[in-house]
Amino acid sequence: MTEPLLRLDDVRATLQLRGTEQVLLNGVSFTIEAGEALGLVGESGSGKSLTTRAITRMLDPGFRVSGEITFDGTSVLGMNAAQLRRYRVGDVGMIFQDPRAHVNPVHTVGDFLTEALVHTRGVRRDEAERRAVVLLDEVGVRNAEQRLRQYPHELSGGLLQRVMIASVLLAEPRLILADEPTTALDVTAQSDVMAILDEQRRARGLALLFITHDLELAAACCDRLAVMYAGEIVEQGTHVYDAPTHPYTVELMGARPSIDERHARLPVLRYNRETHEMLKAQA
Ligand SMILES: Nc1ncnc2c1ncn2[C@@H]1O[C@H](COP(=O)(O)OP(=O)(O)OP(=O)(O)O)[C@@H](O)[C@H]1O
Repeated sequence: MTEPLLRLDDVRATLQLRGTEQVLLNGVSFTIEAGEALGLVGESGSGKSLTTRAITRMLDPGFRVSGEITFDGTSVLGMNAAQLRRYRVGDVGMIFQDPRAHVNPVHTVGDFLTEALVHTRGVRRDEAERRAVVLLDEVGVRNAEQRLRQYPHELSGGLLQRVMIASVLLAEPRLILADEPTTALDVTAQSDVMAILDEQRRARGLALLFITHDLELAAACCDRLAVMYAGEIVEQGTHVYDAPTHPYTVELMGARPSIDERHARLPVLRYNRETHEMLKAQA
């Protein structure tokens, strides 16, 4: 059997807070095959973002991480500095909820898109700009050449998120980590941006870890779903959306916002820590 592109095996992340050990990721295990999309779903605070930070070894220094994370068979936790840089810059591309927080406001869109190609890959600036224009066009940014001269504040959130997608694709990664990439956008931009991400990653055969609190959206664009609660994966597989078995997933399904209410907060669920611990004790 071939090794999955990404494997998390019993990953545990703990932090000392006010003298006690807080377990924030507890035995997280999943795999993503090359070209496959996994949706990681759960409420705010369940540990989804911490999971992506563990995958890229970007957890704050106070965290203790155990278990195993492998990318294409290589231990991420065992990578040296040079391997880690190559992995973060070349193998994995990251798209975040708020694109504005991840661009330098005084750099043009063109500088942002071409910087890594020019400085880390030695691509000539004119060639890097040519590639950037092609990609902007592919992700639906019109007048791409003019856009390169603009600054982030001149672009709408939806347009800037497309620029983010283009910048990730320019680096030719094998895995995209998308952490709530559409949550901060208005409803129309949400579906456009999600459709572009989905289309482009399928066309290129890229794997995706899609982080969201929206089960319906995850089911629409992912091959498999994993549901997270309190730092643990409670259920995962291809059945999750159509036939959930875990009580938490069942309740999450019932509480999901309609398409017009994606900005709405989920109602408070009855499933809580007590229920969770009780179920685990019974299992
Ligand atoms: N650096 C940190 N120090 C202390 N606690 C942290 C730190 N980072 C995250 N946490 C806690 O870990 C838990 C999981 O956080 P995480 O950001 O992964 O949640 P999430 O599922 O991504 O939620 P959201 O959808 O709101 O981003 C939360 O209770 C959070 O407060």
